Amino acid sequence: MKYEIKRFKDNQVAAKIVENGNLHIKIRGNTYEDLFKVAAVKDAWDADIENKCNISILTIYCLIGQRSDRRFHPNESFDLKIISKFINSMKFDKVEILHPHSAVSLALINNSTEISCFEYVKQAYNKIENPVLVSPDAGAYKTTHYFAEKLNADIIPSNKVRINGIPQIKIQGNVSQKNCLIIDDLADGGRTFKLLASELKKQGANKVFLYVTHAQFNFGFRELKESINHIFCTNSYKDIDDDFVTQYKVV
Ligand SMILES: O=P(O)(O)OC[C@H]1O[C@H](OP(=O)(O)OP(=O)(O)O)[C@H](O)[C@@H]1O
Repeated sequence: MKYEIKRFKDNQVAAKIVENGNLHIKIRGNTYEDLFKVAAVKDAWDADIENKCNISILTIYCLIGQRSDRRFHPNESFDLKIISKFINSMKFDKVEILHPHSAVSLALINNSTEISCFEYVKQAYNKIENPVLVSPDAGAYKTTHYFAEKLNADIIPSNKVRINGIPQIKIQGNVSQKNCLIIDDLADGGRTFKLLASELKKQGANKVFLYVTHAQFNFGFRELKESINHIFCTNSYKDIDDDFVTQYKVV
């Protein structure tokens, strides 16, 4: 199937189906505009009676709002719920989501399944000499443990705790002389990884690498370069042009 999207002068988007068939839309999905474009295409596709027996799939590489997987305060909006309701209103037969921040996305979005990031982690792992995997917090432990089993690699858990409001890193293992590969779902500013990488180096780690699926890095790489040797990520959030970063193309 084929579709066209046009934009009016006031920024309204409209879609037109130019060839019928199964619908498979692939988007970054990290903007509300992306989701509205999808809604326009799906509405046009649904309107055509010839598509009634066809299948519709939506692939989202970087789901907007995935971190807001709970109501943080009683007087604040639960953003992932709002976003999920909008996606559910489009009634896709299948929604695929690359490495969601938590299982809440999969619970809230109907017919959803996870696309694993394992193949990208494996590519990063194979670029480094005999690395130990490091999980940066409790949330990342389960996934990193699963990857360690699949790669037959060692895992060292770490935890982020706050003492008098100041984040402190607790590493639960010996990293002396080791190459470390920190694995997590996303980097926003990257402060979590900067702190962890400096602590790993302080405890004698040889080199420290970072893998994240969704690479925002909103404050650039200058400070991260002080303690991290190289970053591996996908381009699910944006394209990055920097020798410090290896990006696996998903979109
Ligand atoms: O780049 P940074 O600003 O350091 O942020 C990155 C961290 O933030 C996210 O977790 P989050 O704090 O949202 O996890 P939570 O679900 O435990 O609150 C993500 O999983 C990383 O661990």
